[in-house]
Amino acid sequence: MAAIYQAAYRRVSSLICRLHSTYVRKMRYLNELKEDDSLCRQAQTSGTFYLFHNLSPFLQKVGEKYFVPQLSAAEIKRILEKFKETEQWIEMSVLIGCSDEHVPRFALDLGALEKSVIESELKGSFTNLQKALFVVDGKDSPLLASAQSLLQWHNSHQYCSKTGQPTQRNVSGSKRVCHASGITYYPQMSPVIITLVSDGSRCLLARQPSFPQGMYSALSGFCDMGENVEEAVHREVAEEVGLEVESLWYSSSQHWPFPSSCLMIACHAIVRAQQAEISMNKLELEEARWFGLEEIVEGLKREPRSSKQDDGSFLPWFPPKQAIAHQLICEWVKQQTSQLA
Ligand SMILES: NC(=O)c1ccc[n+]([C@@H]2O[C@H](COP(=O)([O-])OP(=O)(O)OC[C@H]3O[C@@H](n4cnc5c(N)ncnc54)[C@H](O)[C@@H]3O)[C@@H](O)[C@H]2O)c1
Ligand SMILES: [Mg+2]
Repeated sequence: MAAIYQAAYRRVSSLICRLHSTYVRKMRYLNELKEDDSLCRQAQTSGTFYLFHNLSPFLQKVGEKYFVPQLSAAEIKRILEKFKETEQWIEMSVLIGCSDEHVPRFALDLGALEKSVIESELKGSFTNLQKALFVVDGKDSPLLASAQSLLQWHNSHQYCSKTGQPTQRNVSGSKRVCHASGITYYPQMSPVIITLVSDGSRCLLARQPSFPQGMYSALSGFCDMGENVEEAVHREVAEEVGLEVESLWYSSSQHWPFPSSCLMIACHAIVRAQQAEISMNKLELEEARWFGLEEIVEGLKREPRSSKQDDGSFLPWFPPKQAIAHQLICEWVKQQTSQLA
């Protein structure tokens, strides 16, 4: 019996090892592409491309499903020829990843070319990122979000903030340099905490005035300079709803492209049930209130479309599964249900 277990263990370990080495090799290759301009230039000729137009990704619709097509360098050249443009455009692409087989992936914004011509040529449409993220397959949305964020960062870092001189990018697009000052700029993300506050039996959700009607989410806020995650959670909860966090724990994180490249750091926090009276900051929030388990479970089932009632009011619904707020809410439901069992 022990021999069978040992053989199974060896098989699982060797499988893990093989998986691991695929991952390690892929990351090393990507790192080489980032650093080595000539290798990356060569990779552009064999890579695949995600297209954008003024930061809106190109999607194709088949039946009810949306796909994010990967175009070859030859297809990109064919489109550029239609516009009598040279293939030098390809150099404006940014590296966003590669397949397990080391086929590099790039994102390219053709915003300066006529949108409708590209759309009819490739039989699809450039779609606002806010919509695109929620209609494409779950595995594609992080890729679209990071590609768009990197393109957006290049758009807004064309000049050195010290000298005002133009900055030059490397081939992969992983950095920009000002040759006058010697300053190297790297793509930036802003750390944001998102916290689901609970008093043990209820959780606190809030609405910002900009949210779609009926939608409630967990509390969120940008980290201040010099602050750690714990301090940011304590401060944001105090600022936005006037409560003092007693304990907190990390859940997970997510890159979020709105308004521009946030690193969302998701936490659960506990406040004392005896000191759970909300004092809402009206400058930031429109509403903040406690929700019981049953109301949360019902809200998770509700579609935004079905939340409107006959009298014009809206029943609560929560962010979709692509948003980390959704994951925090589901985790809280799980904790509560296991406590009740
Ligand atoms: N993925 C999710 O589940 C999820 C859920 C909630 C919020 N979010 C994101 O978190 C972000 C921050 O949340 P919030 O609006 O509650 O933050 P917040 O409570 O800190 O308030 C926003 C305000 O903070 C100021 N601010 C400070 N630093 C900033 C910076 N680096 N960039 C922009 N503004 C800055 C601005 O005045 C801004 O209006 C939002 O942009 C939102 O898109 C994501
Ligand atoms: Mg906030």
